[in-house]
Amino acid sequence: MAALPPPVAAIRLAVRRALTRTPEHATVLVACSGGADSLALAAATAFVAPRLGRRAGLVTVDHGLQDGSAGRAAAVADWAATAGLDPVEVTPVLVAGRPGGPEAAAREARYQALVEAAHRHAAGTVLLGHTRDDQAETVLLALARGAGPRGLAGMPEERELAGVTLARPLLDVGRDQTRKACAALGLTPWEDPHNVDPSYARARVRSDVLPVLTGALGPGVLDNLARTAKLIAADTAALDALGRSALADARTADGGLAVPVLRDLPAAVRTRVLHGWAREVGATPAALSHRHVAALDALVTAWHGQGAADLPGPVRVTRRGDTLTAARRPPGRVHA
Ligand SMILES: Nc1ncnc2c1ncn2[C@@H]1O[C@H](COP(=O)(O)OP(=O)(O)OP(=O)(O)O)[C@@H](O)[C@H]1O
Repeated sequence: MAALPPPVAAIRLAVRRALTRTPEHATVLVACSGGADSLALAAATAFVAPRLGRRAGLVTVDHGLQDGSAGRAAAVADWAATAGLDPVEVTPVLVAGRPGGPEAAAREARYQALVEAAHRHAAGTVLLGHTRDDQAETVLLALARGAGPRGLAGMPEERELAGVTLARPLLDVGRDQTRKACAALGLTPWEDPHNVDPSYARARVRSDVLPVLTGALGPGVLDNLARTAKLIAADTAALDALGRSALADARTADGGLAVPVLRDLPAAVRTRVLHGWAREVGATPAALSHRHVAALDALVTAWHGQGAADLPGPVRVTRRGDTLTAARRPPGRVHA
């Protein structure tokens, strides 16, 4: 018997690890664009899932943004059925009319469609094909825009969306491996034109930045960036847990915050408490910036009788004695 090509073995192992975290007899769906990453993921899942007693299907989303997208989706679905995946679904989505740029709108439509497909098929988990290279790109982009630790933590291995677990089994697998695995299995991946379109920052990082970095610093850079994300993710999760427990300690009976509990906390924990509480009292999460949290923090650590801190929502936070209290802000005032 011919030896299993190492990239195929590595991807199957990564999928096996992810599937063993799902309940026995569970249904999982692979989100597959037909690109090398998710095609290699789907092929590995088709092989591993039945051997672990899991049922594996595939969903391919047709964004309708490029000529031939319906044909691409149909070809992926045809292949999936021959690979033994079941159920197999092509899901068309409407991207136009959603908020944000075209990339963000397509992503939002895609995740919504994936979650709805999971609900339809009683699948608790959707597998995504993001690789170590995608993670390295994410970390670099986050670093460049000053995203802070939450951005530098990169994409999580697992996250929950509307009751569905989105899992990324290939975060430790290189993109070169998924291409090699497809070639070894005789699969021809679809080449997404967006991946090489220089109007996308991620495509420029992929084509211009990473080759320079690996050329100058060695091929280990990709692993190191992805490992950095993992380390920061673990630290961030620990600080988030401390923040949640400190918030529970600091919350007063009437929903305010007790300043004496906050004062001596490390800044990284205190700002998390303030951020979490601000959301609880109605501040709009997407508009809540580090400036707003800094204004709340000043009410605790740089108190000199200053006025209220205004948050998007609109919410006004006032310090009375040793307590922070929140109220709906009177309409008609523009906040700083
Ligand atoms: N049209 C789609 N239908 C279903 N899943 C998709 C689709 N597009 C992307 N995905 C999922 O999201 C993951 C990330 O996609 P993205 O386009 O950001 O990265 P990529 O590196 O180009 O991935 P791929 O090589 O698999 O297309 C994919 O691996 C796949 O799991």
